[in-house]
Amino acid sequence: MVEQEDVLGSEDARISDVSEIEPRRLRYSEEVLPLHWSDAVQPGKCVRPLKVYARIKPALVAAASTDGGAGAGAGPAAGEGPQQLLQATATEVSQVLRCGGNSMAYSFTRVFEGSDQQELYGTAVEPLLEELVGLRTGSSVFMAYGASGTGKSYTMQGTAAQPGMIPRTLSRLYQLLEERGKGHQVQLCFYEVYENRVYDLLQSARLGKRQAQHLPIQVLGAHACVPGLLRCHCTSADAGQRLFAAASRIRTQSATNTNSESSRSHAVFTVQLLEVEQGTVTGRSATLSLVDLAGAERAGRTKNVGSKLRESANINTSLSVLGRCLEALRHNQALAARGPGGGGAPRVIPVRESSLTQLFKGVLTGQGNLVLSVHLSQHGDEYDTNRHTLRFGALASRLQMAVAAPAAAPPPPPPPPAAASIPAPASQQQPSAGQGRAKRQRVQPGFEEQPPIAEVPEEGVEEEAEEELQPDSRRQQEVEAGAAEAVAAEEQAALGTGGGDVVDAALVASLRAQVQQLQQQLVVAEETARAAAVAEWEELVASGREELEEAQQRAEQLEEQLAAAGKELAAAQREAVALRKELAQERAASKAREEALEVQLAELRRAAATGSYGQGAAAAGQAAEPAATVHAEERHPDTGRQQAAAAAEPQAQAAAAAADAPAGASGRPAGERAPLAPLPPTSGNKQQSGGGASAARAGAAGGGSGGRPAGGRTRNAAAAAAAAVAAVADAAATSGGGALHSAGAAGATSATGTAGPSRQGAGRHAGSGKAEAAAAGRRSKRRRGTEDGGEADGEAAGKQLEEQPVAEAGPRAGGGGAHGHAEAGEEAGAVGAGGGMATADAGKTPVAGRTRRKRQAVRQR
Ligand SMILES: Nc1ncnc2c1ncn2[C@@H]1O[C@H](COP(=O)(O)OP(=O)(O)OP(=O)(O)O)[C@@H](O)[C@H]1O
Repeated sequence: MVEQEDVLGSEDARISDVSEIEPRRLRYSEEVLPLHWSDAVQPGKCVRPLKVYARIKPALVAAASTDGGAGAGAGPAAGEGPQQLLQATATEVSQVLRCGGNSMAYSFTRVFEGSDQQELYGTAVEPLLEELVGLRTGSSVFMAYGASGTGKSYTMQGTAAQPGMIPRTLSRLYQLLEERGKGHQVQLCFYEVYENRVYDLLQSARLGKRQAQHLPIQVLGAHACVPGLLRCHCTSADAGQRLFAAASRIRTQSATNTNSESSRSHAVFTVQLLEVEQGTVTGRSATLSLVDLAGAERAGRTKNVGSKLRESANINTSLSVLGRCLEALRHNQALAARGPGGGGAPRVIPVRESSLTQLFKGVLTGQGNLVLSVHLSQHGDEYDTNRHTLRFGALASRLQMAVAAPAAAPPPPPPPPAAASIPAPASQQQPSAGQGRAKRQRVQPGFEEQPPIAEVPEEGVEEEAEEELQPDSRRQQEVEAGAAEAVAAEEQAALGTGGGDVVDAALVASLRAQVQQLQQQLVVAEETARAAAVAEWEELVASGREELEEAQQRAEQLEEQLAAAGKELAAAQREAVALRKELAQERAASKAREEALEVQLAELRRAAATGSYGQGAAAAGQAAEPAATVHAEERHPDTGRQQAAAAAEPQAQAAAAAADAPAGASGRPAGERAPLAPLPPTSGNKQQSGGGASAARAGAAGGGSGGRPAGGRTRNAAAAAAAAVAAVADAAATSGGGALHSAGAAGATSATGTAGPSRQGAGRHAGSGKAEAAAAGRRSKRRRGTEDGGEADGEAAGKQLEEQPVAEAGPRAGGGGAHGHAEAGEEAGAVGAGGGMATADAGKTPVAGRTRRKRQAVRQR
């Protein structure tokens, strides 16, 4: 609620001291100067975008002001804090959408929050005032638009502590005029558009009560005039402030559910500046109109009934026409921008559909300077109205305005013949001489009656005026004349029905009064019903539009999500196809491996059965190669195969040669250590896989070259065969590291001398090498499930190794014998087998753990 007491002071609404406010008896040439005119006819127009400012009423004020309204419950629920429905940056307002999650952003020339008025005034209004004073723009209009209770009146009128745009304009106007130092006259007008009719607030302030008679609007081409409107010649800011304050009290206001002092009309305060040279008005003038629009209301929310509902319907209708005017203007401007052949026809801008738009025909057709401030609220109930206001602002900000400096007015026309005067309709006629006298008696001192506009000669204006104004007035006159005739006929009939009988005049009068009363009630009921229907319809349309827009946004979001999901699905399908392919390959490889292993196993069994251990070992070595290679390839397709093959090749050859050769054929004496196989690279599992295969073969080679009994059927060879079988199985079932581990262990069973070169710690590792060799033999035995000589030899080899390396490695390592037996055996085996890179930890890694589990699984199978 605007604190009017503060603004207006404690004075009565009637203006008591009007010494400085001189109502002007204007000359004709001045009278025809339009109040709101168009710059369309002016040369040298400049086109600029329409500026739209947004102002957000603070959340706490929003809650408090609605709580104070007549209808309780409009504010937030108990315990509920103020909600931040709108987020603002310097030039953008985002509204969090009700449908959840997202928000819509709208751009403005500038966004203001809080209660400070100077910032908005300095940014939005003062530039317009400067243009007025410099007579640079013929017509400027600053309009405050927004839902009821969002702070339009606060902005335009303000409080004592925070004066609004109008008081600030008045204060600054006279300063600027003084600075300019040229001759001028300032005329002020203040009127309201209530229920689509114009009422003069200055005249009402002068009379001390709301003027009953409304004024006509004359549209002359692109200009709008309000004949009969009081223009006060005002010479100081103080006088202007008093005038404004007194007239503001007269403005129609009442409490509603949304605002305890809601304006029920659009208020227009106009400053007109006339250029004066050598004491004469030149005819050049400019106007600045500051408009406080009534707030749009939702009937469902305000719960208005009766006259308030009618007021509300009128407000909404005029605002909706205003919106449609801007829409049509936008359409026409877009069409013009596309150029000839752009498609579509220009729309008629529906300015005639309401008084408000008629008054501002100039700016609503894009001629003149229109600036808007749109008002929003953080109150929880304002979602829909905020949405509507934001969309209105967004539409307006896409418009262009053609602005020009005012030109000299045309020379005054000669006085017209008496017959040319326009008869005013009965409802708008000026008071008769008698009435005028009676009225003049009530007029405040200092005011003079305006000459009735109908008496003002207006050549060249008549046709326009007839066209623009008269149809309605004439119809009204006709209706009134018809009604008078009907009453006369009725009276005549009443008098006649008695056939000369005496008529009870009192009865007739009372009946007539009843009829009139009923007619009035009927009219009121009709208007109320129409207003209610219109309000309901408009509300439905507005909410339907907004719901549609929200649904469209939601649909867009869902479409985006759908597209993203489609992409993900396609990627997943591609991946599934690739995986299926890989699986098929893996199955095929695994089958081939199994088959190869079966063959090798059969060969080994055959060899074991026939006693050709050397060959069996060689075969095992060969068997290990593809298995290990395949394994490495599966795990590391790029490098595993090559490395495994490279590592396996010489070892396999050596194994085959050794197995076939008789003891000592290697050229070394019995008991001499076989040379270590070259060490394969040691940088990861893939090398280890290759190393595992090598180890298996080296194990076989070691078995063959151990230099034991001639004929190649040594116990070591048998052990090597058994270990090779184990290695084959391991290579097939385990990872590269595991293959190394087991194959290395197999190597340890035969390469008795290999523990030696491991230098330090070899002695202590050798023992465990032996143990592992024995274990490999046992594993081999278990796997094959046979009791052939090879197994026995394997165990025997293990036992033999338990004795041998200590003797061989002990002297080098300086003893250490059984120390570190269990774990180091693996290392010794690995080193001895030529895997080379294995460390004592190799068998302890998580890979080895997995390997063991896998082995167990293989065994179970
Ligand atoms: N920016 C603001 N800072 C502080 N108070 C505000 C602000 N805006 C509005 N108010 C307060 O909110 C209440 C309603 O504001 P106001 O009467 O100006 O709304 P309105 O838009 O003119 O409503 P209506 O269209 O119904 O006339 C008033 O008490 C006013 O003082």
